Amino acid sequence: MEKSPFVHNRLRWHSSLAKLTFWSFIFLGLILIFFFRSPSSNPLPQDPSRRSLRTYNWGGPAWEKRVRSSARVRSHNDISVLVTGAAGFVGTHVSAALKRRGDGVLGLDNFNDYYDPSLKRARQALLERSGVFIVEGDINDSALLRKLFEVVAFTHVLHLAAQAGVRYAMENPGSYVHSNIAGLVSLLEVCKSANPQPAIVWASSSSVYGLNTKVPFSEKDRTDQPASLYAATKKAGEEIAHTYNHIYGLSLTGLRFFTVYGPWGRPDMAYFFFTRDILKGKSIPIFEAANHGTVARDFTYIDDIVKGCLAALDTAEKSTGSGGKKKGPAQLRVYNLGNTSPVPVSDLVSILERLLKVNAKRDIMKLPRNGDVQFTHANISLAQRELGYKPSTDLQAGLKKFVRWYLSYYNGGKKAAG
Ligand SMILES: O=C(O)[C@H]1O[C@H](OP(=O)(O)OP(=O)(O)OC[C@H]2O[C@@H](n3ccc(=O)[nH]c3=O)[C@H](O)[C@@H]2O)[C@H](O)[C@@H](O)[C@@H]1O
Repeated sequence: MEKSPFVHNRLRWHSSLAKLTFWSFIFLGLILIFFFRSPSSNPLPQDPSRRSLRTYNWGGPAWEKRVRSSARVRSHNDISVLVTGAAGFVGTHVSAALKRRGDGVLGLDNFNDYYDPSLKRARQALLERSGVFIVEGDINDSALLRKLFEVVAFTHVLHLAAQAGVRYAMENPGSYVHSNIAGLVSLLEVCKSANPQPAIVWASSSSVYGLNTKVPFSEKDRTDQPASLYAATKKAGEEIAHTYNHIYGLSLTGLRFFTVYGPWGRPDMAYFFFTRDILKGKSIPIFEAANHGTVARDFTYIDDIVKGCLAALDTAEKSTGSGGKKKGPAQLRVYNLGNTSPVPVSDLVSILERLLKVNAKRDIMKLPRNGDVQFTHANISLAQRELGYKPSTDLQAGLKKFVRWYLSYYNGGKKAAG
């Protein structure tokens, strides 16, 4: 029997509808897959590599007034310092010390969330009470930096803003390049064009000694075998400092800090999270080198580091350039700021156990190959000679002060540490 044209058309229509529905589903599916997988559809505001995209509010007469007042010199020292990373551990302590002796101090910090930002806010509140204003902004923001130099003729910059931590570099390498290289260059560019040019003291790191085996580490030793990207960016910073000193006559002093610890410290550092986890009854990973080799650090107490920073600022000579042009050779220095007595990490844990009156659950594991070095040990004779640097706090005494602060800050362990 022959099908009527109507039946034929209806069949054709049905099959086209089925095809259309089929392809619509496929298309819709593809759109959904694209939507959920595309990074741009999910901007991940918590992703640290995107932290730089944050915008900050600055400027205006009230803001400028606060900047000026914070940077006003109140001593005969005639020093006015821009402290980058002022809400950080070392930045807070040095800013407070500078303010105490009457120097002008202005802070700058981007308050990123590498570790609990509420700790940075608490440090900010502390500085605020002593008259130090922290401008919120990133060192990569050249317009902001230029504005700050327009408002205040800083005599010095203490550059401490950085992406710290040796192990985190495997997780977020971009943040190290962003802060420790691009940020440093952005800052030096503005400093070189400032009139007058400031003298710059900045934080390098003991990690530049990398895989060196000769101890103690001296400033004369090689620094060309870094064990982490963090160390490599600090080493790059030292070379960048050389370039800006050579071309533009900027006075530059790099300070190689050795595992700084103390009250208001960084929660990503071992002594800090060991304390938190011992109190919580959680096990703590203690690294050990091959063949049960000891892992040790030249732990340096914050007050000693503060003295070293002040001495570096006080002995820094003026930059020689102006208007972006070099007028003559300028000072270029590098110093170790350590404690000169390395302590095994297992001894650090024993001290904490005694201070906290809690036994640690020790989880001994192999030293990871993600940036850690087996030991550090500073030769500080150069800093001793030229800065009068003389560390005076041993690990036992320093940890005692840290633990006292920790227990009061975290309310006897009731408030959770980040
Ligand atoms: O001196 C420096 O230049 C560096 O000091 C520290 O780096 P690090 O010495 O590795 O400090 P921690 O991460 O606190 O580690 C201290 C010691 O504990 C050990 N550790 C760390 C973490 C862990 O889970 N277990 C453990 O045994 C490490 O191997 C190291 O020997 C800082 O984190 C860096 O920002 C700084 O630049």
